[in-house]
Amino acid sequence: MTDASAESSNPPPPPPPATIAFEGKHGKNPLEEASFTKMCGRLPSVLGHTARMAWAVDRSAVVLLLVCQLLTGVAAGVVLAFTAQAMRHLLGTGTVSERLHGALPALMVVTAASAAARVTSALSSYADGRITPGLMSEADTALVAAVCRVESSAYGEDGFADRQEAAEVGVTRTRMMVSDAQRFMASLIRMVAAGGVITALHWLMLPLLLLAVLPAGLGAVLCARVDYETHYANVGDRNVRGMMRWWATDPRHSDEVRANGMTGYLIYWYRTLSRRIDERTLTAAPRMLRIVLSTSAVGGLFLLATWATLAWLAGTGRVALPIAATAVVAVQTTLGALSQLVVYGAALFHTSLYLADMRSFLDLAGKRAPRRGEAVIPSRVDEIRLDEVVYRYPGKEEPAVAGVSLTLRRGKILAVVGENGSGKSTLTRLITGILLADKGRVLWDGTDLARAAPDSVWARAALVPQNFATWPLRARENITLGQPRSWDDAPVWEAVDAVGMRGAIERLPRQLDTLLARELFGGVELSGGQWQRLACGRALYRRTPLLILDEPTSQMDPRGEHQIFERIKAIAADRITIVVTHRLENTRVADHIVVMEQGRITEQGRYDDLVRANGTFAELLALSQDR
Ligand SMILES: Nc1ncnc2c1ncn2[C@@H]1O[C@H](COP(=O)(O)OP(=O)(O)OP(=O)(O)O)[C@@H](O)[C@H]1O
Repeated sequence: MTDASAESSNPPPPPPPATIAFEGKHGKNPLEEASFTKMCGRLPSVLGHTARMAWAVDRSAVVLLLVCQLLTGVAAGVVLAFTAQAMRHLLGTGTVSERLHGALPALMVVTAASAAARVTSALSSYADGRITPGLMSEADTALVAAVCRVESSAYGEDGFADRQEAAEVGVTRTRMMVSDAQRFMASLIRMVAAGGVITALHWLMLPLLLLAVLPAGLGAVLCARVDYETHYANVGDRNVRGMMRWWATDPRHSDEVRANGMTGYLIYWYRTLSRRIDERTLTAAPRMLRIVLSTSAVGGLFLLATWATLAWLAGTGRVALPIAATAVVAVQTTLGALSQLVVYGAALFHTSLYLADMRSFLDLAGKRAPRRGEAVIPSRVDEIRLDEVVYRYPGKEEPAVAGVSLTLRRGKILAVVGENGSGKSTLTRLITGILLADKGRVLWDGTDLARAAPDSVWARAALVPQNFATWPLRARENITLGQPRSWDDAPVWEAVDAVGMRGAIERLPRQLDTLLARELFGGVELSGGQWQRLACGRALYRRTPLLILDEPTSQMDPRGEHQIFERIKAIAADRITIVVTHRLENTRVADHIVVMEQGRITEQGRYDDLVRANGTFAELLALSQDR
């Protein structure tokens, strides 16, 4: 190792972030195969889905919304029809006061209908405001629940994390879904009402108006397509950026970031990745501009043709002047409604692209939810047997566990040792049924875990994983994990005592009620070893027939470690206990020790037998003592 000062005076620049592409079978942009008509054909299903979700969230608000939409349309029709009537009087014969007098009733109806339209539009916004928050929370919760419930192996599958990221965007887009759908419906109803009136004036007007706005609609849909393509290309990078943001800003990593001088690199890394994402977005901007300009030009030509036709109809006496005047109003109204129709139609289409990602991820998560069987594990478990168990992680060449047979008995402590990556943690995941064996079987008193209901298995297991969580919950819930065993705190204190944490908890500002999260207001932080003691405390609190501790004391002082192992011995008679450890001295507590190498058990026996055997165990023990 060389001293830093001896390194090159002109060190290389920091490497840019690796290029991350949304790869695998899900890396293919779904739009590449979708035709324009197919894409438009999605709209009814998106509207239907929106309506169903909204209905489940707040029925009365949905009814209010629908009634308001209908009234808005009726009001638009009434305004136009009575405007035509008023025009007939105003542009007819007689004195000014006679003409005004004749038009007055129609004008009053127009005013009342306009006022009603305003009220219904305000009520629509109110209904939208009532539906949208619930809808977003529903979608968000559905996503979180789906991810929590999938088989653990799904996390490592091709594209799972990226599809989850795409689905997250779908959740945020649900915010726009109701208002887009509502505006689309409102403009559709207004368009039908105004279109009816304008067609009554002259049949040619409506097709011309349609031609005037359709190019804009086409442009909006094409822009939505480009926007979605950019989003799709950015999914992988955005996913990594989001993770990195968490790692860089989480207070738990702040010591490492600062003391190792990583701040500059992290910011450079974050900025480079953000720029890469921005670049893709900017590359799309000229394409969007071209689309908007060309479609606007075509639409403008058709609009010109509409006005010219109206002038020609009035000029040649084909329509009377009062009708032509009404037509001007009707053209404006229909044009407004049609423009909104295409704008919100395109917006809905745009939203539907993201929602489709959300739905397809929820479908995927549904398919990857455990479907194992209904067998239930009883509260007493006497034996767990592994028969030639093999497991390979998705995407890996070699199995992490490559044919392990083992019998664990109630009242006995098993220690699992072996070098890093030898498959110890994977073995514990297979024993608890977090992972299901690719080959072979794990039997709990004869029940194959592949046929057992997972919740019934996990109700019988307590696990202290190597990377345990430091939950931002109160101290009490960090022990009970939200599953209290009694109405008082006695069992909680018992678990706290078992791991020697009473003094530390009593010194907290609100004892068991203290929030253990430094980053939250009123929260406090524990030391690494104290957190690990709590993690052990919650496993002991569960009092389950299977207790697994994966490196349970790696951060503890000798007193804490001694206390934990004394406790493990004291309660071992009622359960099957597994301890995974690199501190080989700790395996003295075990009735049986297995040594793993490359996914296989290569040695097994009691501590003294293994020391005498002069194999891997003895070698590792000698290394741990050689200082
Ligand atoms: N979630 C995962 N996805 C893919 N591969 C994994 C995963 N977890 C572990 N592996 C791989 O499986 C093998 C066994 O890992 P495992 O964590 O079981 O080893 P271990 O013996 O517990 O190691 P350690 O002593 O470092 O905790 C390793 O090659 C590892 O890279």
